[in-house]
Amino acid sequence: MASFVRTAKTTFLDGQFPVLKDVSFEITKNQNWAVVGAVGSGRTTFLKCLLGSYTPSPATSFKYPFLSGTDKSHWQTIQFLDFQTSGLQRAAYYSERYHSYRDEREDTTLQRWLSDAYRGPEEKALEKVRHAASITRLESLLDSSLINLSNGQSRRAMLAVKLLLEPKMLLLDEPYSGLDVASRSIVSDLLGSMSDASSPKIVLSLRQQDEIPDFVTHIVELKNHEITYQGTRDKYKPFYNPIVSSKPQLEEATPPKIGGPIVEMNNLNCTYWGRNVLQNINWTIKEGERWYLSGSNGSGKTTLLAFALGDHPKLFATDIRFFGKFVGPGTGISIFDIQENVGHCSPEIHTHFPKEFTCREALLSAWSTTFTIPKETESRSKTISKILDELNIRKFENTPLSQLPIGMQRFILFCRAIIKSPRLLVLDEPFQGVDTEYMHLAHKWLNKNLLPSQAMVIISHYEEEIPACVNASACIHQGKLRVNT
Ligand SMILES: Nc1ncnc2c1ncn2[C@@H]1O[C@H](COP(=O)(O)OP(=O)(O)OP(=O)(O)O)[C@@H](O)[C@H]1O
Repeated sequence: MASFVRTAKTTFLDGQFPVLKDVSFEITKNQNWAVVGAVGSGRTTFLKCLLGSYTPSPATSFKYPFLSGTDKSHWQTIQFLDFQTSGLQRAAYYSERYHSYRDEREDTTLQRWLSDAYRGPEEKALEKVRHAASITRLESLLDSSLINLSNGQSRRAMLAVKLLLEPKMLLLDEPYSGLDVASRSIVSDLLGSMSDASSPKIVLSLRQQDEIPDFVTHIVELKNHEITYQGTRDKYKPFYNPIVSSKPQLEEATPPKIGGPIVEMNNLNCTYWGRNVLQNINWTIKEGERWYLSGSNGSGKTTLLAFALGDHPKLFATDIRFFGKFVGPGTGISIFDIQENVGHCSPEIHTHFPKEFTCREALLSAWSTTFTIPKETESRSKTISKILDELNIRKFENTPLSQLPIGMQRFILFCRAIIKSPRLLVLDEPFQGVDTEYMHLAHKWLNKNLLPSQAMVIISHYEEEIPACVNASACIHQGKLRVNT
């Protein structure tokens, strides 16, 4: 078979503006390519050049040889998936997914969503949908409502939809972020076998710290929208300094002071449609404790944190105390009081956050309990200024989030979570898509600046994303919480 894509000294233009210059590149049948680089290096742009989203100059320098002699266009045969804007039905507001009742007319199950995406002969639809769900390990969730899927399950669902479209080439932007270790290896094996058989040919983008999957044979490395390496994997030497990529240690850390309980859960249960997602959970988060909460995709981490944040609709039927008080009128604590004292970031918040906010407005919105921009007082302004400098985001101060790479948007939402020094800081996969340099800046900041009494819970599927200041850990498995002491 002829090669998939060939460019010869091509400049790709977005209108008049060159997004990548002088690219000579080819993907042949027996090659599996990964595009590697930091956030903002041009990885997504590179994939979009292959997709045909930009104008090649000279026009004749860019070809899809695999299409010659067919009546298909590249739009019909190449799919791009960035796991962000791919049309997965989301909740109207971010805690809506925790409700167990939903209007059936409004609701879409995974099965219905996959069937709607399928374009082939109707009599084959069921078989194809089941196959796509099975290879992405979603069979048992076919009857689930889309908005109830966990973050990792949603990402696999988006992949299933693209596979149903049976593309010849599939461009995947960071396919492994948010997946647990087992899913990463399953998805990697799946992508490898499909790419080897050119069914479809896979090109994926990876952050510089991501492990390069075994099936990848060739690498393009980008820095500031320029190619810094292109060739076989065995000759590739990453440009970044390995010393920079080791995790910051607790050098200047202020030691935590373990104090009274912030959240106390007693015998907490959560059942959806007869399935016990959380069972008899007893967990106390005390002042000064910094927890690492682990568990595979769909194990219930985000659901458990929804309780800890006072966000879960079953809160009132649960034995849970915040700062020593039950939620309720009179001597109880209000949801507003809880929210005033927590800082939170998560992939769900990122999905719902208004991307038209500038970085400064996003930080200021930390002083509002909704996604709105409150008044800027002198002291808020001072705190914002400090964070902009300490976390090296001053240069993005007046840039709307929509104009920043996804990883940088996530990083800014991390900064929004920490900015008020909340009594409880909940970081649910804060570094998904964030590159090493910024993640380490965040680690250093947490190690050094968390107040001794501040409590923190962090979730991640990557060990290297857990800062050194963590001093406690717990794991959810089959609905039970195992606390490691
Ligand atoms: N409202 C709901 N109705 C039915 N099932 C639900 C609902 N909310 C969550 N679930 C299911 O509960 C399980 C736990 O979801 P949760 O988001 O807490 O997992 P997680 O551990 O955070 O996963 P991930 O690592 O993928 O983010 C999942 O299987 C999810 O599909």
